[in-house]
Amino acid sequence: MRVDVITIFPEYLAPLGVSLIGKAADRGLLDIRAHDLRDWTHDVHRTVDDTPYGGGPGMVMKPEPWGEALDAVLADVPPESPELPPTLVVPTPSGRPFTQAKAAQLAESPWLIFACGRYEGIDRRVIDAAAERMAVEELSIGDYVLAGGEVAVLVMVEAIGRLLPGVLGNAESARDDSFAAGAMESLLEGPAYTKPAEWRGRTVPEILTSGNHGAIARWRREQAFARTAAHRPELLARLDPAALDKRDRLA
Ligand SMILES: Nc1cc(-c2cccs2)n[nH]1
Repeated sequence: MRVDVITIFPEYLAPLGVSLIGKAADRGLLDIRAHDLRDWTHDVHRTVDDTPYGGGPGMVMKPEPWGEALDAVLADVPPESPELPPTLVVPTPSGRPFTQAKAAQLAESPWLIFACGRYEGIDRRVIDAAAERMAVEELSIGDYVLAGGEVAVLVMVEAIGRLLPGVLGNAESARDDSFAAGAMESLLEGPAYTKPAEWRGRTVPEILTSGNHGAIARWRREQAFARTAAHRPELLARLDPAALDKRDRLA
């Protein structure tokens, strides 16, 4: 997967070169390129924003640098996506929710371009113009406000990148993640334990050392239901009755 990130703080994306995503990039599973939006400005101050039409606080990002930046990125078509245009992902507090399902959907794309705006946003005409030549996803990572989109891009690239084939070893499969499609969809993961068997007087639930894998799976599902009921009861409403019914049988 090719990932282009356009930002005024390219150094903010340095963490993408570390750990899981960094190793995936080293192995060629991801081709991540950060671009400085100011490279497409032409004034001595390298201006990227201006005051909002209609008044109001803050600054809005100007359309010209964005238009030229997107033109330049789009002109450098990756070989693995010769026909398919990229998807433009725009992090914004006013976007649709970025969910595990959305991460899985975006993980199918061969080419993603992330546009990092500042809080007050990017001139709307940039998004409208882009939507005429590629898919555009305006996505929120949560109901809180950041100063800019860079942190949201780190979150999304990690959530998407870890789903790519070969990035996680089999042992780390994303299959059993919280929110993962299938059995764990809409359920939070339950508690996890490792050695030692006793730590500061606290032991591990006996079921987990019983060797009874069927009973362990049932216990883990029950724990997932309990944790979901405690922390995110609204997710249980999403479960189909069969899954809830299965829970009762599992108990
Ligand atoms: N979920 C979310 C996204 C954002 C921002 C994206 C770009 C600037 S602020 N805040 N919160």
